[in-house]
Amino acid sequence: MFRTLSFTSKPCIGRLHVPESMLTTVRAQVVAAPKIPVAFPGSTKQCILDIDLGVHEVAKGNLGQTTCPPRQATLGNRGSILCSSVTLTISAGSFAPSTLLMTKERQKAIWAIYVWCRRTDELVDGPNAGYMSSAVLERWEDRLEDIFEGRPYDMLDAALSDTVFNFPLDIKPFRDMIEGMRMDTRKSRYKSFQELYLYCYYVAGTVGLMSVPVMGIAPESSVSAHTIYNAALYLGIGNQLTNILRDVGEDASRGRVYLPQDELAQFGLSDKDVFSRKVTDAWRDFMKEQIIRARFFFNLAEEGASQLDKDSRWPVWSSLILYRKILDAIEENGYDNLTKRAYVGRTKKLLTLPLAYSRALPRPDLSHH
Ligand SMILES: CC(C)=CCC/C(C)=C/CC/C(C)=C/CC/C(C)=C/[C@@H]1[C@@H](COP(=O)(O)OP(=O)(O)O)[C@]1(C)CC/C=C(\C)CC/C=C(\C)CCC=C(C)C
Repeated sequence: MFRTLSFTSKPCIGRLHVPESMLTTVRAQVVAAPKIPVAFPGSTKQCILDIDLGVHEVAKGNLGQTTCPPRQATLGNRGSILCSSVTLTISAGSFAPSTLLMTKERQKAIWAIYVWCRRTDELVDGPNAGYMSSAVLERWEDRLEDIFEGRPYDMLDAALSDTVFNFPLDIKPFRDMIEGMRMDTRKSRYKSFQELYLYCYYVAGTVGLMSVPVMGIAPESSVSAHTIYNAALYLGIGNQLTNILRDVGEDASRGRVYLPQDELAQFGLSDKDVFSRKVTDAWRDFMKEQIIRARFFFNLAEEGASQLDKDSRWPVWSSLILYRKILDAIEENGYDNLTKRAYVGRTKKLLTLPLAYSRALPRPDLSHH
């Protein structure tokens, strides 16, 4: 019944897709689990994976494994070998190369936080989102407490436990991100920007707060830590607002509108206009205002970015410049984010790296900011 297959995955985070040609036999979906070696994004590791094809069902809420629809296989530790000699390439978005100036310890820590955030997001947005319930989120939160108390459940949790041991991380933003996922499952409309801001804080501002203790503050910085944490929070908010503006059409197809309802109304717009997908003058005017607001948050973040430890600034500037370019791309699409998804091409993305590098260089006037 079991065959040995050998394949190379597309870059992914702990999830491997068997090439189409093998789909006749099995679609293997490997979700991060204890047997995946902890590797830094971008690195390529040979590893042996045990895939148990027989597992189609795992108790709901058991986050250590994954629940698979039929014809998908779960990576487990049960023994039946389907695939071996898999090349696992882990990548973590375009910011990964720019972390190279950071110490190995810091790189690993950012990666551990990234993986935890990604897994948290996948609970509501990933392939197993259908199994989401308040019990799942409670269990995930208990597991977070265990991570912080040095009792990791799997290798990926262990990477975060290690990070908690090495850096002064506060559990609050992690808990708050879970709260954001809770909010996302309960709510599909936001009355005002105040409500939307809270959501953005939960799911993205928190990422900034988690990252600063790892990235470190420049010893020569004369700005208060409070100001720097605020800037980190604003970068997360700006990123999330940008994601929202980029994905309006996509979110609408899932019945979700992450736009302030009162502001839509001020422009004579409503959900109906979002679902009808017609880019009118009113829509364009509304979008212009939303883009101005997202840029405002990026401007607020800029100053903090220059106060971080010098080796940590590059990835932060990369993220800032890249997300700004997404806003530019929405404008270039004539504000059509209802039928189009603004896209920053590979070359443009790569070009952000040297630009971000130059912005990250130490500036003589740092202490006067
Ligand atoms: C260097 C750097 C950018 C470090 C952060 C790395 C990190 C830990 C990222 C975690 C991101 C993540 C998976 C969050 C889960 C929730 C989520 C999906 C949020 C959205 C991210 C974008 O993800 P993506 O584009 O992959 O989403 P889609 O697949 O397109 O749906 C968010 C928009 C949030 C991203 C927020 C940040 C990257 C915050 C960055 C802030 C800092 C690193 C602090 C910088 C410090 C100062 C002082 C400015």
